[in-house]
Amino acid sequence: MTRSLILALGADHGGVALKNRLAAALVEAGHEVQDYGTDGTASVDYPDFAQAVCTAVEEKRADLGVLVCGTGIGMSIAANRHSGIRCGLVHDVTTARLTRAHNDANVLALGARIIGEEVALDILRVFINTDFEGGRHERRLAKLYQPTEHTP
Ligand SMILES: O=C(CO)[C@H](O)[C@H](O)[C@H](O)COP(=O)(O)O
Repeated sequence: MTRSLILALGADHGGVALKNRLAAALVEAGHEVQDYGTDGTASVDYPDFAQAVCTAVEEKRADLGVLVCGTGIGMSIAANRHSGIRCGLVHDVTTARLTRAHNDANVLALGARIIGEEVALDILRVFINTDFEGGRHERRLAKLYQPTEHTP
């Protein structure tokens, strides 16, 4: 991890252990972590934590966000309802790289009941160290924000 970043992290009860492990790794690597919870294993609702993390990213209080639930699906659905968020649900380092390089994803969603801790740590490292490529991908991203239908 070469750049020092501010990362907003959030999880539900299914993702809290992995979220805490990722936070520790980020701090160890010299990054700043904003931890929006949850903090324990009591059952909670993932939209509450997606909301906190995505708002921090949209308001530029954080450079990137990381959301963890059991599958990552609920968190990614919740995150992508925010107009300023592009959230990638990622299970491997290749899609971690490509969701930054091609989609300029600003939030990473992970499923703690789906992938192992070492894979998650590798994904996070690749995600935060990959830049958006721009070029043709700029045009495609712009179309995501056009209110009307576009021709192919
Ligand atoms: O939202 C999810 C699935 O899309 C997350 O994986 C949640 O963590 C999961 O639904 C929580 O399930 P639980 O049975 O309440 O622990």
